[in-house]
Amino acid sequence: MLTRIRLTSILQSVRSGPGRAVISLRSEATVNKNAVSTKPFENVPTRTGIYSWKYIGLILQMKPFTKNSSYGEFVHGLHREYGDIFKQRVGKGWVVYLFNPADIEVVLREESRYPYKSPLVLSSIFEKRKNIRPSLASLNGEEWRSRRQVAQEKMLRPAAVRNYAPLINDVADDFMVILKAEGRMKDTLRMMMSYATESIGMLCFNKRLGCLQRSRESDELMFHVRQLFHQLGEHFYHTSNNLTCFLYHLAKYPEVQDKLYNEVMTKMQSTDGNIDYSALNSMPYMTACVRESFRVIFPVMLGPLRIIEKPMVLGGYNIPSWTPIHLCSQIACQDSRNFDGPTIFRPERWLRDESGKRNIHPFVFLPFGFGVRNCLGQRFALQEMYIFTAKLLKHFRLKLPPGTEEEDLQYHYKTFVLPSNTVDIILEER
Ligand code: HEM
Repeated sequence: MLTRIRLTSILQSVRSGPGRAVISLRSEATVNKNAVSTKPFENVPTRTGIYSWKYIGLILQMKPFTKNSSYGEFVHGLHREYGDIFKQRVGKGWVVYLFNPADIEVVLREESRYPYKSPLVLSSIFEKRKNIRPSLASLNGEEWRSRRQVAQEKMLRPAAVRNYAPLINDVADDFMVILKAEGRMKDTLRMMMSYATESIGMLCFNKRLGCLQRSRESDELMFHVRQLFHQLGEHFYHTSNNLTCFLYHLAKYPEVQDKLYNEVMTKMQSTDGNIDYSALNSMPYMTACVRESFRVIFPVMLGPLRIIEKPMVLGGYNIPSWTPIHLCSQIACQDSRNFDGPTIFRPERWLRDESGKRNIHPFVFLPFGFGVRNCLGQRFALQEMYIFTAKLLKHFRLKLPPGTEEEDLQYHYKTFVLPSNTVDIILEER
């Protein structure tokens, strides 16, 4: 299903791309000075035979024809087979997949002022079906730029985000009272969604919606808020998914949790028990823990998607303009060439050494994308995560239910990550 949807949307983007997008194209002759020493596009590795057939080449590599049950799994398989660059027929054209951070950097550094990308697939299908105004993530060209400018003013300025911190602190405080009574987060994701909904209520109406307590009414309310705020509401819920995975990691690794608890308590002494965006800048271990959680369970499937507006040399091959490129940060984050012992949860790898350096390629880890098309809500998302986590650790020690400590969290992607099972976390009062 996901494969079919993606295929359609990529096709649409490619078709409507060059002719209609309002972008500045540099002359193709001025780019690619190394073209002579590079290999032609035809030589980019790919599966041949029926797998390279137009329209059905990709479908034939998915269930029920193969064991691949998701698009992500399929891309992982090809990466193991071909390495850091390969192409796949998707619909009529080709999509190129990149894994080497140096190549990813080339694509992103060359972005124009109006980076062209495939719309977020599920959202655009939903928008078309319901005949509603497309969300920012689904737009391109001038329409995208004018809408983005207005929203960016309000959402990416640290001062704007900081204004909301007291409201979110209040919501988190009330949640702590409920959690004290319950002693457990039996369905952590559901609880984090009610925290997100309540936070949206405060951000949008400066009003409490009453979603923290579980009831049929609050479930219904959450449903309606999601419908109402389709444009941003869905994004708010991504924060709940990631926060659930993060809390799971803290419960699973008690030594990390203790270290973070110490940092939180030290910080809270100087902030009256509240956390705001500027306080976060002086919580390096919190930042490191969230990054590590995102690295291990990457928030989005594969990573950003761009359509290059001019020819480029990538991985030693000439790639023509208007080729869709998937920048596979998710898989690069699991690669031992980029991260030592990639399966180990070790937030310390994100801390800077005494000289202020960190030995991580700046284009390997892109959970919020990059550049002028990066995630508009990243500051809100992080603020929401940090505030909740800090308050939770202040009051509770997080534990996994006995007998499940060795298990790994199962998750899957619907473009964004989702835990596959209910996440149960025991809260031991401090
Ligand atoms: C942890 C939670 C979140 C993650 C991991 C996340 C991740 C992303 C990613 C990877 C992109 C694509 C960026 C690119 O292509 O360079 C994106 C775009 C976007 N995100 Fe988020 N996001 C999160 C939360 C939010 C929230 C809370 C909001 C809104 C309040 C939001 C609003 C948006 C919008 C509007 C775009 C489209 C931007 C554009 O196309 O110009 N996101 N997000």
